[in-house]
Amino acid sequence: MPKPVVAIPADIREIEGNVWQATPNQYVRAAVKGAGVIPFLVPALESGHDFDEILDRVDGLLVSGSRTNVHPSYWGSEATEADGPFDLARDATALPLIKRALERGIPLLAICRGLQELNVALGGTLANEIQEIPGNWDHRKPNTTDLDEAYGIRQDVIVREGSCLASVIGAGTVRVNSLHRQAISATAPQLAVEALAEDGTIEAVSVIGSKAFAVGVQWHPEYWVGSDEPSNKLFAAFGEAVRAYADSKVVRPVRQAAG
Ligand SMILES: N[C@@H](CCC(=O)NCCCC(=O)O)C(=O)O
Repeated sequence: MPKPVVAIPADIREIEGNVWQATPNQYVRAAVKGAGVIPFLVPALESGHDFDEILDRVDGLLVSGSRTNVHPSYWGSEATEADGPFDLARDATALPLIKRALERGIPLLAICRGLQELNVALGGTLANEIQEIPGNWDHRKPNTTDLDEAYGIRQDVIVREGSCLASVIGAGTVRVNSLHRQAISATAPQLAVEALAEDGTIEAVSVIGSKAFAVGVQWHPEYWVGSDEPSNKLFAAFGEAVRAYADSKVVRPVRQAAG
C-alpha cells in the first residue's frame, strides 16, 4: 500500500520582508515520524480553494497550531485589535476544510488553534485572553526563545473515562504543555468535551458520531513525538485511522475467477 497523505493547512507568515506559506516543522516531523504519513501543505488562501479537489487527494487532515487567532466574525462577534493577530487566509482555508473532511469521514487531528477552529467550524465560540478570567491559570506560551522551554510539559489535564482520547492515551491525569491565550467558550453541539485542565479550561474534544477519528487537543503533542508517550500514542492512533481510511478508498482489482 502506498503511504497515505495528510493535509496540513499552512499559515501566512512574513519572513525576511516576504510573505510565505508556512507551518512549523514540528507538525511535519510528527506527521512523518509519529503518524507514518506523507505531509501535504495546503496553501492558506482567502478564496479560490476547491476543498473537495484537495480532500480527494488526501487520507487525513492535521490542523496545526499558530500564534494567530481565529477572526471573531466567524462566531458572530465584533473583532478588536486585542483579538489579533489574525490570519484571514488560514481561517478561510482551515475552517471549510475541517467541515468538509468531517462530512466525508476523513480522519482529523486538530491541535491548539486547530481545536479552536474545529469548535468554531461546528458552531462554537471562543474566549480571548483566558488568563484574565478569575480562577484561570496562565496558559500562554512561556516568555522564552528556547523552544524546548516554550513547549515544556508543565500542566495537568484530566482525560475523561470512556472518551475517545482515553481509548488512545488513557483516562485520568496527563501532563501536557500549554501555549494559548484563547480557549473554547461555547462548545459546538457536535463536540464532546474529552479533557479539562484543573481550572476548567477545555483541553480536548472529539466529534460526536464522526465517521472516523476526529479529535482536537488544546496542547501540543506534535512537539514531543518521539519522547513523550501520550504524544506518541496520539499520533500513532491518528496514523492508524489515516491508513484505514486510505485502505477503504483503494479500489481493489476484481480477481478474475479461476479459468
Ligand atoms: N492563537 C491561539 C492558538 C494558540 C496556538 O496555536 N499556539 C501555538 C503556537 C504558539 C506560537 O508559535 O506562538 C491562542 O493563542 O489561543
